[in-house]
Amino acid sequence: MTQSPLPTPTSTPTPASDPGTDPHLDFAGTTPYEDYVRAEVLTHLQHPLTDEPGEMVFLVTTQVMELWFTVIVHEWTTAAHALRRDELGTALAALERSGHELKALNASWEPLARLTPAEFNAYRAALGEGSGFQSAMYRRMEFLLGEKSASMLVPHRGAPRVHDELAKALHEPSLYDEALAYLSRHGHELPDEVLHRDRGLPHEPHPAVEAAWTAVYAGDARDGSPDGSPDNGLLRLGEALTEVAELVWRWRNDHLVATRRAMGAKQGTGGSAGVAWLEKRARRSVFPELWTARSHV
Ligand code: HEM
Ligand SMILES: N[C@@H](CC(=O)c1ccccc1NC=O)C(=O)O
Repeated sequence: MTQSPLPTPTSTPTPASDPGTDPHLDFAGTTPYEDYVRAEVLTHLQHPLTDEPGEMVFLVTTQVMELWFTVIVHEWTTAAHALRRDELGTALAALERSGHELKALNASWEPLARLTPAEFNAYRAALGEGSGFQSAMYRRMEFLLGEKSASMLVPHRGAPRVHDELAKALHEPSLYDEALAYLSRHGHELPDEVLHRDRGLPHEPHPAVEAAWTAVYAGDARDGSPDGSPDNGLLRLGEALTEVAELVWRWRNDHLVATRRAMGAKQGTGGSAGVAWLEKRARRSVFPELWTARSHV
């Protein structure tokens, strides 16, 4: 069989592109896509510590989760500011978006959820004392949930920008603080110790908050909506926050189970007891009165 001669460049001129239907190919500098997405930066931030083929997905999953944490912090901050301005629609839209984002975040456990101890051990030692415990953006999420803790700033003392952002977030009202202030401005009286609490301390469950949510869930609308109607704004706020709480709990639980599979009861690289410590953390209730109120409706 005779080989057909390779076409010379001149024998196959590039067909003229039709400017009306074909994508643009010529850009003076970087593409507008790159200018917006910064994909070149993003895809050159992966620096595995070993040659183990399985380390890349561990690193990238962690980076992907950091990006989702960043988006979720943005949504909850938007929601908190909107509540403060009495713009419930804007707050609900941001909270509902965050629900979809939390589901995408939780789905990203999939590649790590079934690591065996031997697979994880292949690169675990290279992680040294590194641990997700040191994630500043995760702490921002917890602070917005009302889970404040000044000691969580300590690991970031060596990184002034991160430390300052976290210190600011520690003393700002949380998303839950703003939701409770909104409740109090819309017919549900709450005491000063709830509304003017020390923002740097964690939110503690309070019977007056439970009573307020109980009234909301009983359909006892006092914010101008028709009694008990399903479009009661406060009920929608309660349900949007409950969805967030459940999905955060699911993230913690998926993390716990992945950890149990990958390393059993070994001590964590962050210095904690590992699984036993994560179990305790996963038992914490997010927006506690939104759960306990349900027993009284
Ligand atoms: C199989 C993979 C993983 C294992 C075995 C694991 C293990 C652990 C352990 C043992 C801790 C407790 C602290 C310590 O002593 O280190 C911890 C904390 C933590 N990890 Fe992971 N982790 C894994 C994946 C991830 C990923 C992908 C993220 C995403 C960023 C992450 C984020 C966190 C966070 C935020 C904490 C602190 C939790 C808290 O303060 O309550 N982990 N992890
Ligand atoms: N804490 C894990 C290590 C780990 O998972 C990790 C290490 C560095 C950066 C992120 C991590 N993810 C969660 O802790 C361990 O004890 O093996």
